[in-house]
Amino acid sequence: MRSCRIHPSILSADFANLEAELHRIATADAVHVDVMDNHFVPNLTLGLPVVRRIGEVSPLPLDVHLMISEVDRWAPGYADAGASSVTFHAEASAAPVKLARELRARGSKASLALRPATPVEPYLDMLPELDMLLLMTVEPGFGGQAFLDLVLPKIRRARAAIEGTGLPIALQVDGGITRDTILRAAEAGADVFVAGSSVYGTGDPAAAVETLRNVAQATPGATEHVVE
Ligand SMILES: O=C(CO)[C@H](O)[C@H](O)COP(=O)(O)O
Repeated sequence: MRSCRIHPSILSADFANLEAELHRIATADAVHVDVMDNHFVPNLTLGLPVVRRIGEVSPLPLDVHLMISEVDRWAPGYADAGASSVTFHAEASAAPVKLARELRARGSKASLALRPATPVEPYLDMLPELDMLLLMTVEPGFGGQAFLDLVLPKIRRARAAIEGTGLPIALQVDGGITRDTILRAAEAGADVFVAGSSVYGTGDPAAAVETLRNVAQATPGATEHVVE
């Protein structure tokens, strides 16, 4: 059965009313939390204490995306804080296999992220260590950027490799996801979609989530891969 999931990014939410903003996305499959350190990316957001509180007030699973340096040191703390999934960047990790195993050992799903220009091929052998692969479709750091179509061939190659493993590894895309671009990303093989502006930039975020999910699931050629 086809299964596409929508993870709204709270980067586009009103940070002064975060609890209320979380309740506006009740139709979502998870909440995507962007942690930025103003070092790995040129932007600063929030850290462990805020993620912990979000987990306490949100009924949705926490999909934490770490855009930070020294991620081998910091990522396990987010698993301990209750994140359902912790995504770390390959470009920031000295030992990605070790880190993925540590995240799983602490009860979180392990996810690896790649910037748009980072090739996926060096990481295909470690797919069995992962629950999810995130292919950034904008340069990480800011919401509201335009989707980079140049990532589509990489999404196709990653989908083929995931199918080759026979494992239920999710393929997430993040950046510039709209009702238009989600079609291309889904056709290429993505099945988890992060969306900030196109959810929180509307008057009805819950309805926007449902629309995005319906569009993705109806896309011809969209994956029939099932994720838990
Ligand atoms: O990781 C991110 C930026 O680095 C955000 O999750 C992403 O950009 C979502 O925002 P939008 O949907 O507005 O592009």
